[in-house]
Amino acid sequence: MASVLLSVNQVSKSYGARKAVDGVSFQVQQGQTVGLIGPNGAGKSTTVSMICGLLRSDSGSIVMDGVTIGHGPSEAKRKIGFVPQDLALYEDLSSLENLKLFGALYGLKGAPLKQRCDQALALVNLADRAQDKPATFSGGMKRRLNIAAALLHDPQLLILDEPTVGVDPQSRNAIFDTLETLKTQGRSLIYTSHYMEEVERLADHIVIIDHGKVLADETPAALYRRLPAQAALRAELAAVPSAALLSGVQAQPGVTGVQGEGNALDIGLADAVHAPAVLAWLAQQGTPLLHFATAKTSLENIFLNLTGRSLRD
Ligand SMILES: Nc1ncnc2c1ncn2[C@@H]1O[C@H](COP(=O)(O)OP(=O)(O)OP(=O)(O)O)[C@@H](O)[C@H]1O
Repeated sequence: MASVLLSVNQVSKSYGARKAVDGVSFQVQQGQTVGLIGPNGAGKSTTVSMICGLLRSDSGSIVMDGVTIGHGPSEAKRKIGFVPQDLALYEDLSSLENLKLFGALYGLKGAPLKQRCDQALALVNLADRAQDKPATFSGGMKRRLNIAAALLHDPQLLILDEPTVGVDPQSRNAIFDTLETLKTQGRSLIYTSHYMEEVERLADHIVIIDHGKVLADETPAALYRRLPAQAALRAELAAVPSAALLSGVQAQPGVTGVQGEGNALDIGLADAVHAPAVLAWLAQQGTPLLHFATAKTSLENIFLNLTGRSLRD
């Protein structure tokens, strides 16, 4: 049984009259990756800033490895590494010099500092760029260097605030590879994002936050079970489906929803087992079926399901 590493208890924070975080609670177990997901302005950055001790909460408590996070430096804060949304790098210093500077802030020096820097650069796949300046790097490489900087003091918990913003797809994969390596090493992670597929790829547990409140705090599998459709079917027809055909599909056993898009139908199914009967019925309706594909339903829909709004505008 894993033990609790971080406990966020009924934490709130207002900026003037605006309540940015409103009674948020969740936990991170040792070795667990928690995905904190919500739309822009949901309160994710404010929450993680309070966990790192960069912002003071108005109420509630945050306990890291048995110690309450407060103001000023503490052992509890030293166990956390933070990769902020805004990059914090000196563009005119080399990668290695940047890391040495960050390491020195944590009291590292001499051979241990050099060793940690080398390890961190290798982990983020920038060992061959140690002497190069971030000014010459892509957005993704800068982000990876920032991740390396947050790991120098060997934190138990690494918190990343939207680490793929402004990053090209190839670098995004490199970031995920790094995070997966950290996960297999047993490190705990909190990862904020407004992309469900990113959170799903890494997270053991997903915390959905909206208007400063936790809407769901579950495993991805449990969240899937809350979706009315567990499977999806896309059928392409020879012509645009009529309204009568759409309502006919909707009436078939196991169909949870249907949407037309040009000649295609997107059909939600309560279970994949209903797919053959729905296809057989469709094939008999007089409009030739040109192509079909089955898909697992996406967790992307869970936010819509919980709030009636989509995760991104
Ligand atoms: N320094 C600040 N002063 C005033 N209001 C703020 C400040 N920082 C955040 N807010 C407000 O608090 C709310 C939560 O913001 P927060 O940045 O925590 O959300 P987020 O989920 O991280 O969103 P994003 O993905 O856009 O960063 C928003 O309404 C935001 O406008």
